[in-house]
Amino acid sequence: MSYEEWLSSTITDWLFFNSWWLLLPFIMLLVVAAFIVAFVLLLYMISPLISPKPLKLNGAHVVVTGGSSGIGKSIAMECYRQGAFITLVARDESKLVQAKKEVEKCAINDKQVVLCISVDVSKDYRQVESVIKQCQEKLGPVDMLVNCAGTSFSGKFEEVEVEVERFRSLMGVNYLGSVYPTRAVITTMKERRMGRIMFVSSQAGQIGLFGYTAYSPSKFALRGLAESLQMEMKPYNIYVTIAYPPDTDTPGLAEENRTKPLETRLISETSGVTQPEQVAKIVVKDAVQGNFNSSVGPDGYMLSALTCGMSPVTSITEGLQQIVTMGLFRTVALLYLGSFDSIVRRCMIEREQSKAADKRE
Ligand SMILES: NC(=O)C1=CN([C@@H]2O[C@H](COP(=O)(O)OP(=O)(O)OC[C@H]3O[C@@H](n4cnc5c(N)ncnc54)[C@H](OP(=O)(O)O)[C@@H]3O)[C@@H](O)[C@H]2O)C=CC1
Ligand SMILES: CCCCCCCCCCCCCCCC(=O)[C@@H](N)CO
Repeated sequence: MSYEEWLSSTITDWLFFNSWWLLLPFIMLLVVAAFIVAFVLLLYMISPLISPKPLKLNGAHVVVTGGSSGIGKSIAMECYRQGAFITLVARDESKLVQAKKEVEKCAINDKQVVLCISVDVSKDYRQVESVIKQCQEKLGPVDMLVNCAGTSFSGKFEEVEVEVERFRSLMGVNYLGSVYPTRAVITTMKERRMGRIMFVSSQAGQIGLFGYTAYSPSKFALRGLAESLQMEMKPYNIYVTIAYPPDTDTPGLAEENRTKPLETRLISETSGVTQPEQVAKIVVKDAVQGNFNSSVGPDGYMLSALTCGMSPVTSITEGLQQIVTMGLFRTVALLYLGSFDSIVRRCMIEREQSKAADKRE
């Protein structure tokens, strides 16, 4: 037997008589697992590099548009409790004065100040710019801007009560009313290389629902604004947060409920009604930490993971959770969508039946 023959027979024997290769899939699995673990560990090691430094609210100047009522007022109170100086912006002066008193009750030191400014944030940019200038002269540069001024409306797309003008007005208040104040504070923030901008969108800014043909688009628009602005502002250490609250117990919701179609009410009940204080706690914490996304409640969490798209991440955990949960949440979402469709169909059938009954009488 030549050396070559001996070698090849030894190799074949070895391969056939030792069935180590049966273990090959397991070895490969182990290698892949080791790679994944190493990758995750590496991600966690670099995570301090992608997470922003928290903003100190103590002594900071926070401007809250829509600060005289509901969610905005609760956000102002939450910031005041952490030592901030507050400017409340809204139109109605008497509501502003009343809210100022309530916010002042949350003081933690006697240096804190609450300033009120009456202006329509959606009408004239120059006017918004000039009031922002005024408040900066009194309380110093704005450290955090909370865009919470907004209104909601629900009704069927073609119903007479939904005057066509409503589409323009909601886009005006909810979208442009967030653009103008942001534009007015951004130059100073860029110069100072610091700041926080919060946009208050809504769960109806993550999914379009029956009854929200005028409202939802104005809240979706904020997402596009927030994402684009964040990419521009990141090198300047300015962090953008977009909040997606569910139905929240406020005067605004009470007003909206007066025209709310049955379908909208039944669908919205899925994620329940939250208290404004609860919403405020969560969104302020997220803005302080510089998180891009801020959601409230378990449905809010699922919706945000599901609709994350190309939005920025501010922690490794967030990114990993999105990767792992997306398929599962899509499955849950399809079940929800099915039940929403059946609500809409049931309401339609019931309406037609009662109409037919009315005719017979
Ligand atoms: N409540 C809810 O269920 C949810 C609300 N949201 C959003 O949160 C935000 C606040 O809602 P909520 O607290 O319920 O609303 P409220 O109606 O209770 O408060 C709205 C605030 O915005 C001010 N505002 C409205 N229009 C203007 C304007 N053109 N210029 C300046 N200020 C204005 C109001 O004061 P004034 O009228 O005196 O100007 C008031 O201070 C809104 O953007 C809403 O879409 C999101 C999800 C759920
Ligand atoms: C995995 C998928 C989970 C899906 C959960 C879906 C839950 C849908 C509920 C939507 C509620 C919309 C609230 C709008 C609040 C609002 O902005 C107005 N009330 C303003 O006044």
